Amino acid sequence: MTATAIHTDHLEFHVGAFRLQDVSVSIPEGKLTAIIGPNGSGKSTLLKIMARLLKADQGEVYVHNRQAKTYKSMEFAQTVSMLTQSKGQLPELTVRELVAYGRSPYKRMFDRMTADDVRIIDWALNMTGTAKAEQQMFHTLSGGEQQKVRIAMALAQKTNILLLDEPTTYLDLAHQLDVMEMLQRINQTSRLTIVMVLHDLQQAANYCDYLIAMKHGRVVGSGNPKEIINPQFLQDVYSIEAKVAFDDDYPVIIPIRKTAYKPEEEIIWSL
Ligand SMILES: Nc1ncnc2c1ncn2[C@@H]1O[C@H](COP(=O)(O)OP(=O)(O)OP(=O)(O)O)[C@@H](O)[C@H]1O
Repeated sequence: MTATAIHTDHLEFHVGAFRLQDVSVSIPEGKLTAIIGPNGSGKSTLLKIMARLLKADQGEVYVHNRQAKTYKSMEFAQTVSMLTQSKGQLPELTVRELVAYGRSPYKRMFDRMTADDVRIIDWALNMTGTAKAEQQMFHTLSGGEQQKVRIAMALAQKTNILLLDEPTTYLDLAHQLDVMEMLQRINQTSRLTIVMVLHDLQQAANYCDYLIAMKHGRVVGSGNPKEIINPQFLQDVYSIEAKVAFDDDYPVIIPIRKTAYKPEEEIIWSL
């Protein structure tokens, strides 16, 4: 049986009119997991609760079988790193300086970089293919390059668990695949547990070992892509009619049409 990196036990959380309800999930250790589901289904909320950025109203999060809330802040930051959506501005620094920020959980104020820190920063730059740009200012990079640097910064934190909220959003298709392949490589070479919120179900099916599907704040399915993705699943979770074929070892999804058709949507769009 696969060991569990994170598990949640009957989480409940509410914000505004939204409720996360009875969410119990297990994240397999050393695997790539995607949280999938329609807009507003609670994917980012669940990820943030796992990262302790939000506190559940009820239920528990366990990291390596220990209650997440019992970790001291520095200890937690040495165990779980989280890359939020790339909306905020980062300070004007070089790529290397920014990646070095990832070492903060191991430093007290005014501590100098050790040889070990430098080795880990080099490793993070190399793993993400960003070493060649290490002296370039971060804000001068393209969106795809910036995303790789942000991932390098999270890697430099040297945690066992990496959480990513929509790591491929705003990237063109080639850069999306580049980031997914990079994450797969990192997962395979470092046995890092990676959990990400993904919108692209096909990418989730191609690259991830385990999927957690959410709808209306509840978990409505989990398992490996081959086990859970089928036309009925796509109908239930996304309200679409789709065909599912199999290529090698993963399902290929061919969307046909949205089934929960609402005539008023057409009126709005034709105005
Ligand atoms: N601060 C807030 N105040 C009110 N409602 C909120 C707040 N934060 C989140 N919500 C609501 O909670 C619901 C779940 O949000 P969440 O971001 O977890 O969904 P998601 O599945 O990640 O969505 P998306 O795929 O669109 O990013 C949404 O309906 C959102 O509007």
